This record gives sequence, C-alpha cells and structure tokens, in this order.
Amino acid sequence: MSTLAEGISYYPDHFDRPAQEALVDAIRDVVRVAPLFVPVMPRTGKPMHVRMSNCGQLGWVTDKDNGYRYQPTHPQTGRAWPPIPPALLQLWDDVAGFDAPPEACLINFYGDSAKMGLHQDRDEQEFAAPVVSVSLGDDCLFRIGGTERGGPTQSMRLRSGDVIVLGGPSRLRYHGVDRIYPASSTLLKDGGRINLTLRRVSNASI
Ligand SMILES: O=C(O)CCC(=O)C(=O)O
Ligand SMILES: [Fe+2]
Repeated sequence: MSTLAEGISYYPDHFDRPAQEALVDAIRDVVRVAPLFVPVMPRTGKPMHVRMSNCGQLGWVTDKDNGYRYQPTHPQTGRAWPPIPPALLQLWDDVAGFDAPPEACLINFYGDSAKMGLHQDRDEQEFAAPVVSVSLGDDCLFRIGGTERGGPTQSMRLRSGDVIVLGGPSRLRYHGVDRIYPASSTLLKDGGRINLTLRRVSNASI
C-alpha cells in the first residue's frame, strides 16, 4: 500500500520478538481456558476458515441460528472469557486514541490455507472507537477497500508484530485476509498466524 487513507494507522514491527513471544504465551493461557472453536456463518452454517476464541468482557461469536453477536461467555464451555492481557490493554492506550477501554479481543487462528473474506466490522455499537489489530506468526496478505462493497481495494503484507488501526472515516472499511504465507515466521512452532482484534463494543459515555 503506498499511502494510507485517513483513519488507518500502520505500525510495522510494533512488537519486537520478545514482546511477540510474551503475547503468544498470554494467548496460550487464554485458549487453555477458552478453547479455539470453529465459527459458522449465519443461516448457511458454512464454517469459517479460521478458528476463534476471545478474551475480554465480551467475545464475538457466530453460529447458524443466532448469527453474529457479542456475548460474555464461551459458546461451548459457557464460561466467562478470560481477561484481556495487560500488554494488549497497554497497546489500546498507546494507539487507539479513545478513552474507554476495549471490551473484546477476538483471537483468530489461521492455518496455512485459511483466509477471511472481505467484510466490515459492524457488530459494535461504538463506531467512534477504532479497531486495533495485531498480527503474530506467519505473514498474511491483508486487503482493504472502501466503505462500500465492490469498490477498489489495496493489499499489504502484514508481518508478525505489526499493528494496524482502523478508525475515524476508515472504521467501516471492508477488509479481509486473502492468504497466509506459510513458514514465513518462526514465532509459532507449528506455523500459522494469530490475529488479535481489540474492539470497544458498547457505547462509551465519556
Ligand atoms: O486477521 C486479520 O488480520 C483480520 C481479522 C478480521 O478482520 C476480523 O476478525 O474481523
Ligand atoms: Fe474484520
């Protein structure tokens, strides 16, 4: 991507290798309590490519009958999601430019052939807060478009430790992951990519 549109901030290599390792350890602790699950699309029941979990007061989930939503508990265990690790709350303070804390941290795990179609993040009430996204492990080809489906898109390669923020007029831009570059990182011993997406869900009365 040559120039970034207003509201998109890109922080390449924001987390150095030790910080990335610490984040992976923290996420491993989360998924021990809140195991990764395969989300399925509303209505069709078609499984998504990624496996997912969450931390925070709310987690993003989807299933055939009830669709996309946030809920305070894991859909399979019924347990509350574990708290958001302090390093990610710190990240939000550093880059979000929004006073209220994030309520949800979605954890996406991509295997070698996983991808995510172009979509908007719009299941939140608070669009004044940005979406803050962290990449760990193998590189991916991230694609970002406009706020209408079908418009022009740009692609960029996101690497382990990178952070990208979609806020302001770019908060509702379409985006997705076209592919993973297998074995491009040594961070995760069995390969793959982890994406962490921090979001404010409910309206923040500041
Ligand atoms: O994996 C990524 O970088 C993007 C994930 C995403 O867009 C989402 O979970 O809403
Ligand atoms: Fe998204």
